[in-house]
Amino acid sequence: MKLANHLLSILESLHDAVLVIARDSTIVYINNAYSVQFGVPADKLIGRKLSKVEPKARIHDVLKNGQPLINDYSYLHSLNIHVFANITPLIENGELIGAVAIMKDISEFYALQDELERYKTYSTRLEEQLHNKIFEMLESHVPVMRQAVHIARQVAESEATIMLYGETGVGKEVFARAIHEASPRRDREFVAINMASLPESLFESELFGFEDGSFTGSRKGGKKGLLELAEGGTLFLDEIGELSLFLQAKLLRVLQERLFRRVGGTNPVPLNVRIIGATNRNLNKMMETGAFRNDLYYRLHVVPIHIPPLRERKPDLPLLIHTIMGDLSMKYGKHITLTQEVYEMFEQYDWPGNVRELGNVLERMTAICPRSYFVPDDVPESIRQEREAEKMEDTTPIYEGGIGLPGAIEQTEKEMIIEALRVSRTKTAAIERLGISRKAFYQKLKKYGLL
Ligand SMILES: Nc1ncnc2c1ncn2[C@@H]1O[C@H](COP(=O)(O)OP(=O)(O)OP(=O)(O)O)[C@@H](O)[C@H]1O
Repeated sequence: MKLANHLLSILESLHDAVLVIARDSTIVYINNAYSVQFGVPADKLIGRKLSKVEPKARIHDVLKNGQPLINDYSYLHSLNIHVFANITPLIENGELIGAVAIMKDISEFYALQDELERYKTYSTRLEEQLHNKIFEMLESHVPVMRQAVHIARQVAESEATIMLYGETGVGKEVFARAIHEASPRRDREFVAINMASLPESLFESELFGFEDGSFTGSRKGGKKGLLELAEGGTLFLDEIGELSLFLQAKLLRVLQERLFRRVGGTNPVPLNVRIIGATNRNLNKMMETGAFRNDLYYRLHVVPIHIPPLRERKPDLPLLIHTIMGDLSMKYGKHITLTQEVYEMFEQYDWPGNVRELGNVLERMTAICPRSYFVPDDVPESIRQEREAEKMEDTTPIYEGGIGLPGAIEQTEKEMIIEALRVSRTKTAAIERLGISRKAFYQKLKKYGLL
């Protein structure tokens, strides 16, 4: 078979579109695939100048500089399609006589890629909304709380160790979760460890895990510790102020070396977690008294966040009540509102147990309330008593006769002036005795009807 005789049939049988142009940009050939894929019959194109049909076609660059283009992307305006092309110069006897382009229509792929991009943007937006949701829970009208949330949002993206300070029930764990959800580690685990409830004897096996047969009764195959479970994620060390000095030293070593060993194991396991600590104790004071190690304090106290107690964020009560009642209405299938009087009782109460106490009180009230609104009788006694005690507080002025401090001052002043006048021979002497100006003296005589 003489290949040269069959060249045209070969070109016609290709599935890729082929375009050949002469050096002056005249289209000399398009194959069948070109006509079919791009919807252009050969007799409409052949003989025309490509520079007129598609002035920006990349094939012109090849004609200009004689260099081939491989897997070259371009958009064909005249056809509204995206293509990948291999474009080669045609050289005969060392002379450039034209160029050939073999093209693949990638419009469909392009449309899919477009769609994928749209979905990606959409899912990123949804993800952001989800991550913001937990921060939304921490919305506040109170500057100190807003400041705490602002810092948390700012450092969430980083790897910085965070130390959360606040009384029990203020929402330290909610903060820690919000930070984790807004961090690049959000797809990995958030592991919370309560240091107060971890017995000293179990500290190592719980945190570091253990190897098979490392101690009597240990599980077959060993067990991963919490540090390994948190791998790539966030480790929340709650109530860190409760750790004994002995365990503080153990924890410090792991944080310093960023390595640990399973109990009974020899291989070091790298620690890849972001640390968030929390306490309701004053670690500074504990450090001064030697109850908390300085080195551990400084390792944890990188970004301190102070969460205010509920009594210092009373303007947030309506928001918190709204969120909590929303959850409770789903849990109990009841939609209950607060009467103004109940709300005032809540406002006057100090909430020593903070948001946790508020949640518990509302849940107890919801569980037993037969109505669609709370009345003062639904409020627990301890909160009502505080209000009643406040109402009954004795408001009688301290000074006898009920005239209060201003009245008492005036009465003393008047008595002193009368006494000064009685013992002095002249008014000038009385003024001197009283140690006031002549003008003030006469003003006071007039005021007390002594003129
Ligand atoms: N902003 C909030 N909105 C709704 N519920 C909240 C909010 N903050 C905290 N809570 C709820 O209050 C309770 C206590 O929160 P959390 O456990 O985070 O407090 P904590 O400061 O970590 O307490 P502790 O010091 O006792 O560990 C939880 O049930 C939590 O869901």
